[in-house]
Amino acid sequence: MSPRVYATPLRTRFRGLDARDGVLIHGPAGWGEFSPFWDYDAAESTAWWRAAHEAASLGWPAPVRTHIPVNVTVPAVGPDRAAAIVAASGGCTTAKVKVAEPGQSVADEQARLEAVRGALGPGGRIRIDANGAWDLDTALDRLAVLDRAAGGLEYAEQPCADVADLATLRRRGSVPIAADESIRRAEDPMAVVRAEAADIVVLKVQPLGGVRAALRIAEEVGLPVVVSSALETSVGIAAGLALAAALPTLEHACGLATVHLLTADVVADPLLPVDGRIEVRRPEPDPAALAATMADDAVTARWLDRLQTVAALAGLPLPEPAGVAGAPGEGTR
Ligand SMILES: O=C(O)CCC(=O)C1=CC=C[C@@H](O)[C@@H]1C(=O)O
Ligand SMILES: [Mg+2]
Repeated sequence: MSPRVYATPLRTRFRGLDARDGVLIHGPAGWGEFSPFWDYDAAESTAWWRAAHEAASLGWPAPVRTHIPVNVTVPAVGPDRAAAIVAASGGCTTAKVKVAEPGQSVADEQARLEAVRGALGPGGRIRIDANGAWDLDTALDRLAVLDRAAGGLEYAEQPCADVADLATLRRRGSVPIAADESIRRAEDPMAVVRAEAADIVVLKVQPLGGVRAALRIAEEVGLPVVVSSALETSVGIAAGLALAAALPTLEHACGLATVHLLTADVVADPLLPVDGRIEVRRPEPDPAALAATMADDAVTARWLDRLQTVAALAGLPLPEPAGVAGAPGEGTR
């Protein structure tokens, strides 16, 4: 089956994006998603391709759990909308709230966090994600203010870009620190561990090169893991669930409930939470949903060209189609 290029608007602007697009590939082990953000160059996108290739050609290690607790992801929206997103989350008792959005004030962030606390109730957990936007002094100041507004933060994800700043913040502040970009965009993810810069690591399957590669990193870093999405369709989310399901221990809710952020999905039965958990399964793309999310010719051409470039750079061609009669090696996989 040839690659399928999808494009779908987002419900709310997220990560500076109003729409999400990518390619779905099919191979002997099933469907895989290749959807590096457009600000990733070809070299950085090779890891994303290895993840799609693994999904389509090999599949994933055996799960050790059947359901994954997840957080609701709250974009940088106003308080009323934030509360409504939590209320419609599918029973999530943990919320991840985006902060440090360009153009917004601390007051906007406080109002959003207060609204999320109101919607979750006192027993819920709130984490924030600043995507490395703050310098050390700003982070020290903001974490204290936002910790109060949230009625206690579970952790702050990537408050500063710099690993040394994360380490200082961790020593001087009272909010636990999670590393995301310092793992997924770093040459050496172990730098975070050596610097004692994080309490938790956020692992995303595509940027880390697949479920097996992410499991190796989890083992190497030896810190509690939060598996998070790269804003994929249910095809990509299934890989995140497979990682979360294969980890020996899972102490925190994962950031995999992001199909809610898309206006449409490529499967008929999307991977969304029920009672705050997503079932570990691997839905197949649905012909009607694929047709409804089909990208236009220009976007399709752009993705097929990107796929070719990145696959060549990775030295990993498209997997052989599944079940081609008489294909070499068939029946031995
Ligand atoms: O972790 C979540 O709740 C959802 C995923 C998420 O926040 C992200 C997905 C993709 C790109 C990122 O900007 C963002 C993140 O930084 O974690
Ligand atoms: Mg993050």
